[in-house]
Amino acid sequence: MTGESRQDTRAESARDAVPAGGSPLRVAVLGAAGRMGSTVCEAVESAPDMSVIARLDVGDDIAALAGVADVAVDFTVPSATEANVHALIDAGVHPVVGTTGWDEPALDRVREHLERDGRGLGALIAPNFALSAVLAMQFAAQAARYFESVEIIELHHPNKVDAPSGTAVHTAQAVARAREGMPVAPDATQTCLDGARGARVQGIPVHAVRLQGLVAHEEILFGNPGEQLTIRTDSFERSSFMPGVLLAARTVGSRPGLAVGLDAYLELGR
Ligand SMILES: NC(=O)C1=CN([C@@H]2O[C@H](COP(=O)(O)OP(=O)(O)OC[C@H]3O[C@@H](n4cnc5c(N)ncnc54)[C@H](OP(=O)(O)O)[C@@H]3O)[C@@H](O)[C@H]2O)C=CC1
Ligand SMILES: O=C(O)C1=N[C@H](C(=O)O)C[C@H](O)C1
Repeated sequence: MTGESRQDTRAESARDAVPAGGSPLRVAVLGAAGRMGSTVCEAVESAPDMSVIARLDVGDDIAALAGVADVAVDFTVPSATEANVHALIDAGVHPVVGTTGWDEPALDRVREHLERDGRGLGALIAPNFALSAVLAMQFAAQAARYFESVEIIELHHPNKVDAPSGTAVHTAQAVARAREGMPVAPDATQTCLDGARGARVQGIPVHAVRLQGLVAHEEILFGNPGEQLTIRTDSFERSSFMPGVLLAARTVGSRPGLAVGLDAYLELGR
């Protein structure tokens, strides 16, 4: 089977998984007026097997989605997303979340809520829906044990409200997990202007660039004496996130419990 036809098969089986009786999947979009939310509305409306049933923005009532929406896609703001997810679970709607700002205690609260709810709802929280980013994170975790040094640079448009990016945090966590038990990376720095060596995410230096003209980019740099490996992912357009969002919307209803990262819904190892 070619790579392309294998992708098609996965997309087809995901498409088959959700709508009962062939009726279109009813998708609500939270943050619908935003950069990502508006792109998601267009992508869902262009898909043959789903439709936008509701567009929610600040102050709109999530409880009103009960019995109306199957899935809700959240691209809002870090300060709102957790409350949105709990309200969606109460409404019996499967959340697909791209909003950043999640930490382990917040993820645990969602896991507990899903379990307590008992209706077998699924939820996906993914820091990045672009396939290039998902693969970059996986390759970085694979490479992590083979190099003495590692640093992450994320580069984004200047309208982004959080730093470092959720993707960079997720990448650093995966890299740090893979490097457990390894010596710390060499670094002779003795004097340092605040921020010059980046933020530390589980010991990994993470540097954030905000620049007009950028969309979403990340480099993971690995170094050994005499050699380097650079893994780079570039999203030049927000359309790059849409195949992953649609795949998630089609899949979330058949995967009870919380999944973190789009890789949970992909078969990347095969
Ligand atoms: N996982 C992924 O692949 C990606 C994730 N992201 C993440 O998605 C999030 C959104 O990014 P982006 O679209 O660029 O941001 P925007 O600021 O363009 O959009 C956010 C939207 O959410 C609205 N909003 C704020 N609070 C609420 C609320 N409580 N309920 C409903 N809507 C609300 C905002 O309204 P108002 O402006 O009126 O406040 C705004 O319209 C960020 O966390 C970003 O990091 C972005 C790209 C890809
Ligand atoms: O705000 C953005 O634009 C993006 N946010 C996500 C993140 O913080 O990782 C995903 C992507 O990098 C774009």
